[in-house]
Amino acid sequence: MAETSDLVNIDVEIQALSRLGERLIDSIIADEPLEAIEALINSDAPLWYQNEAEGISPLHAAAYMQNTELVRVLIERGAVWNAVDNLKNTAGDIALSFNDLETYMVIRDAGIRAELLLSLLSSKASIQSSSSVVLREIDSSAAGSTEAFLSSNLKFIKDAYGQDICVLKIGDEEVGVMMGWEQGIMEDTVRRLCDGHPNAQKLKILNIGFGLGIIDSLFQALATRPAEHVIIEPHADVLQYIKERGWYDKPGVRILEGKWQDVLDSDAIVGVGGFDVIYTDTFSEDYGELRQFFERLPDLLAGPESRFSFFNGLGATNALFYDVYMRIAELHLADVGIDTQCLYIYDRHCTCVYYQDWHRTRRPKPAVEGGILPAVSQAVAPPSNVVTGHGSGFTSPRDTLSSGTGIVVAVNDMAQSPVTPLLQTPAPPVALSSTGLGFDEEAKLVYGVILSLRNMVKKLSGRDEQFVNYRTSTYKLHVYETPSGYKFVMFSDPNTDSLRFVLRQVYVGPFLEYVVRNPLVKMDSREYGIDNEYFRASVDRLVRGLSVFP
Ligand SMILES: C[S@@+](CC[C@H](N)C(=O)[O-])C[C@H]1O[C@@H](n2cnc3c(N)ncnc32)[C@H](O)[C@@H]1O
Repeated sequence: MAETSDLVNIDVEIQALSRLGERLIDSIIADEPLEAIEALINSDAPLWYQNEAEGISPLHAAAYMQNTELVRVLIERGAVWNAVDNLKNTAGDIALSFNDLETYMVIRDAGIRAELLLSLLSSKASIQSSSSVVLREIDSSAAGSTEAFLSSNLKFIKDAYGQDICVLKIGDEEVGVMMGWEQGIMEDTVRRLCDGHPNAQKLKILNIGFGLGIIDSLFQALATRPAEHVIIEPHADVLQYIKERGWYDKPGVRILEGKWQDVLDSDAIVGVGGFDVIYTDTFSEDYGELRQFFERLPDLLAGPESRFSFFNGLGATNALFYDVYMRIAELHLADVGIDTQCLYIYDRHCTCVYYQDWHRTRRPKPAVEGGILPAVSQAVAPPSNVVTGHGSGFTSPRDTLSSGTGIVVAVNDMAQSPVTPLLQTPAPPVALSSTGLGFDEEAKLVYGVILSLRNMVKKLSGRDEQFVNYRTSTYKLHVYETPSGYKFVMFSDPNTDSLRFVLRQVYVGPFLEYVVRNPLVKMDSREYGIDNEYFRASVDRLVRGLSVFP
């Protein structure tokens, strides 16, 4: 009897919550004032609620209304960033569909925060074993469990278009393990991994997961065959496929039978003494496993010129999930010291007005109070540097933690602020690697280096020749100077081709659009930098779309 009345009570409570949830969504769609919506939330309207008709949550509704402020409030109050509606759209997808980048970024950043926290919790949970928290549904099918995958039967067949594919059966469904259409992705990957590699004549390559052997065949077809080509593969059917195609007999090729987790410490790997190129593309492994692999990279890569890539299928069927996981992977790769590139911009004066970096391994300390202008970048601003009233919408310092590129634009008169004693002798901006300088010092140092090199080039040539880049063993610095005196400076891997065209693109695209034509940005004010969310996001998109950006 008591149990029945408990059930009735629960049912009544759920109905009451559903009504509150509906009211909350309706109020958001009706564009009611923020105070009214907050009052509803304070009276326990559930933020997790999704209505029956469309499956939308309050966050979906706020994204639909393009109400960034409300989205921010809902997220702070605990809204679920990754809930999907009946059409499988997240609130982030809705924001994207309106081209509402600002709202999208708020949701995406919430996703990154939540997922990083979960990954931290799950690593702690695995240490504490039995009391571990279940953070997601466990997929024990061959698509989600390595053990189930390895004991499944694979079929290598041709699809309706004559392409090689490999499938396995899960229930009544045939799931593709590897597909011929990945050829293009693999070709691009091999190009980025091997083109212009300093060790191109004697590459030592490690590939995890043979699959259809697409990428391994491409490695073998390089102009100079790899000196060593190690392939790790555990599945019996794939190993059979490898055998039938003569891979065991190819010169320089070694097949290591087993999972990467079991063979990475073997003599066959350790004895190589580090690989120039590493690629991984496994199946049925989740992000946790990929991250564990990332952590092995410092020991597996031969040196700073080595290159790594992985098949990025993380959340690949949804733009928001893909974005969130891409950034999380970048953060974790930065944790283990994998760098890509770094970009700066200066104007005709010499104080930094803007900075953005992607995954620099060691970024500078925040600037000292008064060392940089407000609205340069929250990521490197002094802790108390509150940016107000200049039109910057920048809200998340983590934005800059997720990439390997930086931008600085400068405003301050050179005469008032001598740059650096190093002006006489151009020296590498060592701060970029490890000096631990404050950002203000580092920005001056970079500026000083380009200025003195530029002057030196002009003096030596005696003509109006331009200094465009220089290279050290660990980085390359590229410069593009606009007719109005802005200097865009980008740092990249040492082997990257010229990036002047990219710097020019940053200038003619995002810079003209979101800085020069933005009435809220006080250019040359000498009081403010130019950081704003649209500029930052637009540069970010541009840089990430580059073929040199891994
Ligand atoms: C998607 S396929 C790789 C496709 C490949 N990149 C190509 O170009 O054809 C994934 C491969 O990873 C292998 N694999 C799965 N788990 C693995 C693990 N833990 N260690 C090594 N290989 C694994 C699978 O057996 C499968 O052959």
